[in-house]
Amino acid sequence: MNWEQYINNEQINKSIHKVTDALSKLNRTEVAGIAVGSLAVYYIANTFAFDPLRSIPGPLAAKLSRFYDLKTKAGGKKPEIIEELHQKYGDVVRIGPNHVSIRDPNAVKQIYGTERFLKSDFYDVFKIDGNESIFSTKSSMNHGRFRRIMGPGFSQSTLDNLEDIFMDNGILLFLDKLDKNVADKNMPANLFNEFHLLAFDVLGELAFGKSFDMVKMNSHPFTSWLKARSSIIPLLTTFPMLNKYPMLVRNFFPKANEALGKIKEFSHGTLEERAADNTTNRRDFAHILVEARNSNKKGVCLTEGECAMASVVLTIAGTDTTSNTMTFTAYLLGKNPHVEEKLYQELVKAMPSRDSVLKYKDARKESLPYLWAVIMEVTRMMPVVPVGMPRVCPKGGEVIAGKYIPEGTIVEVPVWSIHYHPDIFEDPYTFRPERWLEHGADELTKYNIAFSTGPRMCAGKNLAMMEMTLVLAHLYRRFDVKLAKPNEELQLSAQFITKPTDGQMNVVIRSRKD
Ligand code: HEM
Repeated sequence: MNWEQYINNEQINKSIHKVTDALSKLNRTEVAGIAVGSLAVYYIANTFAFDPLRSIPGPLAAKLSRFYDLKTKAGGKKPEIIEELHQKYGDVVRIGPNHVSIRDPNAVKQIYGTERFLKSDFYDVFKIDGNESIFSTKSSMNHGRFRRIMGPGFSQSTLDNLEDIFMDNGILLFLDKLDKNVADKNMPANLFNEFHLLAFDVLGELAFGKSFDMVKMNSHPFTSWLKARSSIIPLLTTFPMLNKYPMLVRNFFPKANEALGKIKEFSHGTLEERAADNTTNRRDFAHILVEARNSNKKGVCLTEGECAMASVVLTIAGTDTTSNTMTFTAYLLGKNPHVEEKLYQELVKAMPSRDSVLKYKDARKESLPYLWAVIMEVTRMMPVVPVGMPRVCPKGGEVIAGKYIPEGTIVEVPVWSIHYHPDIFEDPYTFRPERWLEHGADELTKYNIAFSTGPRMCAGKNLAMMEMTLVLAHLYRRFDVKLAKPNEELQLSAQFITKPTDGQMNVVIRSRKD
């Protein structure tokens, strides 16, 4: 039948009339119902029949909507949920409509080892007013520019030059405060909070050029602004397109928006002060950022917005990560007193008295191997970023863990699952720092991905290791630190980073006698 015959066919015309007649008799609600139903049919057909990820197993809810991801994040148990999914469905699991988790140790290098798999839109939440940062940028070129400018600030030689500053203005104040207010009082003290205050003071010195003075004052509004802003992060990382409509965030989350305004104002103001201060020439981040802002050399300059943003991002990236890891160290040492004792014996040899001050060059792996192994084991068992870091599968797609993953799919390797992978770590649920000092440990270090790996790995690893090593060496030499409730498990909540659910990790501290 050709078109003309088709249009003139009486039988067909009768049927069309019947349908239009029936439709014209429908009321508005019925029309809306049919429209919604048709959309649903279209959505389901699209999801199931034309779905490029249909061969990847996973829960139906994850396949249908990103709300599944939001739910796992909001509950704070994403690492455990993802591990359960892998146990059930295998190494490649669908965790969102366009999102796949891959629990294969070889995928770590494949996905994170180069910049072929770029960061996903998840990171847009870390942009402020469209300003990118070393952490948020997806572009390799832009990332190269940030690394060129900020690299010197992360180098060990710069940090060695600044060691006295953060020792005197941070770590020693923290130890003296514990001596004065906590030690031998037989009262529980929230070490999680004390580490948090200290980490902010160290980063304040480096990123803004002055301490937040939180060890002394116990608080600073900057942290409450960060907290207010971070309340909307799970939502904005799950639905990154919302970042494109700042009006929505402004109207629906006024508190988070107001907090962001204050953060920006603080950062601009503090860096202005630093730029005007010609009494110091220390080469901390604040100096490096102000210099880049004043430069007009292509490739090594920052805009005013990028400069202010950089200090904020450094503070976000470098505070809770370090302080929570120190909290987890105190927790695991408290749970394993034989390890604490062995550590103490190593420290006593390196530091003759409880008040000895050790330089970092004498506290590194070569000098204090057991302390280094403790940190490696803590970052394995309680990685502060336990979830996968989302990347976009490149053009042409890629075979990962034996499955073809189409281009544009968001992929991630769950850090927690790799750290507990029984094929890599023997007896993974046992806290055993010795594993990092035994034969074959070099191979193991490849699979401790707490700082990630490749070009987008943690830029602040030197600083983090230096800060944690110095704090823990001095803390455990000076004090005997015991858990206030040694039989209780620390309850954790994992968003992008993990923290104690109730913001507490209580210890009882006694002074070492000599
Ligand atoms: C125990 C402490 C720390 C841990 C476990 C840690 C972990 C990580 C991880 C896993 C990433 C990769 C994130 C991703 O790809 O989504 C990262 C990136 C980053 N971290 Fe850290 N971090 C720590 C401390 C620090 C410190 C002290 C700083 C310094 C301010 C810092 C600055 C950064 C920066 C700038 C990036 C982005 C690097 C880039 O993309 O080039 N981090 N960190």
